[in-house]
Amino acid sequence: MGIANKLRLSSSLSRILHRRILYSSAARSFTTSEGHRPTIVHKQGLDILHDPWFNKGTAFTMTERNRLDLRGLLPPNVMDSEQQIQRFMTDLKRLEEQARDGPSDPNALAKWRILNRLHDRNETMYYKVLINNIEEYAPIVYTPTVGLVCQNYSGLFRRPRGMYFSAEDRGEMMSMVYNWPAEQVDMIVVTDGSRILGLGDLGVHGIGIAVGKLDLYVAAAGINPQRVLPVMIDVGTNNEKLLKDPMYLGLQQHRLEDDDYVDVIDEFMEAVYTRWPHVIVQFEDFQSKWAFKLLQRYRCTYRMFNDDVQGTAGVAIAGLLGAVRAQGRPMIDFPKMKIVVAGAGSAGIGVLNAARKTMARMLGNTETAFDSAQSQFWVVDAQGLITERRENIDPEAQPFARKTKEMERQGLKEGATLVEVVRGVKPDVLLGLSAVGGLFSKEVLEAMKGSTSTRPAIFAMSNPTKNAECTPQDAFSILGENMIFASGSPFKNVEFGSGHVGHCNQGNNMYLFPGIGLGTLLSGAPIVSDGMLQAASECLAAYMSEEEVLQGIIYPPISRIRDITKRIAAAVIKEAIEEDLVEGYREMDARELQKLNEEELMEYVENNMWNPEYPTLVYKDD
Ligand SMILES: NC(=O)C1=CN([C@@H]2O[C@H](COP(=O)(O)OP(=O)(O)OC[C@H]3O[C@@H](n4cnc5c(N)ncnc54)[C@H](O)[C@@H]3O)[C@@H](O)[C@H]2O)C=CC1
Ligand SMILES: CC(=O)C(=O)O
Ligand SMILES: [Mg+2]
Repeated sequence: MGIANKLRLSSSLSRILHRRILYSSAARSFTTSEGHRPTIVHKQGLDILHDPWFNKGTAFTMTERNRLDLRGLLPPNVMDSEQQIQRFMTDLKRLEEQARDGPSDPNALAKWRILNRLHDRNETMYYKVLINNIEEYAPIVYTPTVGLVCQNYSGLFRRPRGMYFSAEDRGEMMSMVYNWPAEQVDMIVVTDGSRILGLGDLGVHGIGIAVGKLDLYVAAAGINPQRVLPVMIDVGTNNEKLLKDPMYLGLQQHRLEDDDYVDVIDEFMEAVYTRWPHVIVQFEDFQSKWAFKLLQRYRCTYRMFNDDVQGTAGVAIAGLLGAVRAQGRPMIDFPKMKIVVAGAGSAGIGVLNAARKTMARMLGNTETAFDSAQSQFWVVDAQGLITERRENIDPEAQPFARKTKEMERQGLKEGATLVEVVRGVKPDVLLGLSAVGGLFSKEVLEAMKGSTSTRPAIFAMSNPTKNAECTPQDAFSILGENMIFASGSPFKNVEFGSGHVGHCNQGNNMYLFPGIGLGTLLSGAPIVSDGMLQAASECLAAYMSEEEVLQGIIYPPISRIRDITKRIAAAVIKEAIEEDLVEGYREMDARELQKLNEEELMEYVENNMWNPEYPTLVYKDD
């Protein structure tokens, strides 16, 4: 951290102390827009935003935000009431369009609004509805509908949820974190909005993805909803449409770059870890160029992980091992799989690194094992097949660049198209993390018919639905019912008649991140190690029975997400114990934790999962 930043932080700290002394009274005064008469407000922070009489939403001025402890609780763009009404009316009128252009369920956004209103009114009831109907409502609070929500966020924004830190808040964050009402926060999901699902840069509106991920933390992992915090770091946007949109809620400037960007993220990390030293921070939907750099920067100092790089990798590995078992082969045959990956961004590279590591481990972790593992992958990005001839190659993709000579033997060259690569390689698996809907065209799927596998697998993992590389209908109709299929967003199974079903698995990091977070929290580990991530992935891979995988079911149905999450959390804790990383959680200290057997460990996890039951607020004293 630069000296200037340190100075800003210390001035911000003295401001906190100053504020606690000066403003200890709950009542404070500010001037109303009509009449300039001072109004006494007996509330501050979220209480004002939740009070319909005092609330002005995005129209609170910066002075009001500062004086009323509102800073960070609203998106940064201050609007006037005319703009607010315009935003509201546009949203009202947009309803009809959304019914036409939305995801396959035309009522998805209407359902999201109803659920969101319940979330605002009664959190316990909201999570009870979500948990009891997770199959039906995960696609509403999470992918695909959450993508549509982020795209329409300026209209949907009502009551703020979570915190907003912006480039304008440099030097202020250490004091702003105290505007959040919860004394304890266990889990933060943070985004900078630069790559929301496959929808690109949505700027401040990307907060929706952090909210959606945390809904799953509560529903699947039983993290207490009072202790979760969605965060948006608004460093600007490079989305030209948003930069010109008068209704955009974020900073209307281009994204900060280089040290300016890193300084903001550093300041945010220092602020949240100062107030909540045990919090776990999940980085979500950062564009690739920052996803890897920030992961390297923080992973050895903070309890954090990147869901798109590490969570996705674990889920993909579990699915790939399932695809091996579905062929009636043992998992140890994984290093023989030929895998073509379309997409070399944060998700694609994350999967490639983890798959190579898993293969190398299975082959004995020698140098030859590593080389042999490396040769099982062919990577195609927007410019085609990546080979050593590629100019200005991304350093993260460099290790997967194929040798020219080898490729010549397969009739392939630098920049070869996906269909050429599939024809030349005849892979066992075609895995898409490209964010390009329909990339696995009829031609590509036809080429997959040449696969040397007895059960070829298609992983169309991009989100939301319209960005999926292909639909299960397309894949099964071309490759037949024997094929294995997984997609990032949910699709319905394909019926072939006479009781035959093409199973559509949901290959989404939602099967891992809640368990990784819960396991880390309950172990007290100060970092999220590679071993803990690997344990999570192996637990997911082993969850499906032999009978299920032979039917092509390689991931659990979402109705079992709470059970699988509990097991993953236990596996993560067990690994943390083996690596001597545990520091304990609440009354369970490290030594006690180390003594638990498998059954007791599961019980410990289960007992620490929040359930949506009304607490007793008043005891009868007669
Ligand atoms: N199912 C899951 O659990 C997850 C899915 N994803 C999805 O993965 C997608 C990609 O995410 P990131 O890697 O972060 O994005 P990114 O933007 O960093 O990477 C996209 C990659 O796709 C490549 N690409 C673009 N057009 C292509 C084409 N025509 N053919 C082949 N490659 C092409 C780009 O060159 C780039 O390498 C998104 O849609 C996201 O929703 C991401 C994380 C988890
Ligand atoms: C699922 C997820 O994290 C993504 O699509 O980015
Ligand atoms: Mg993501």
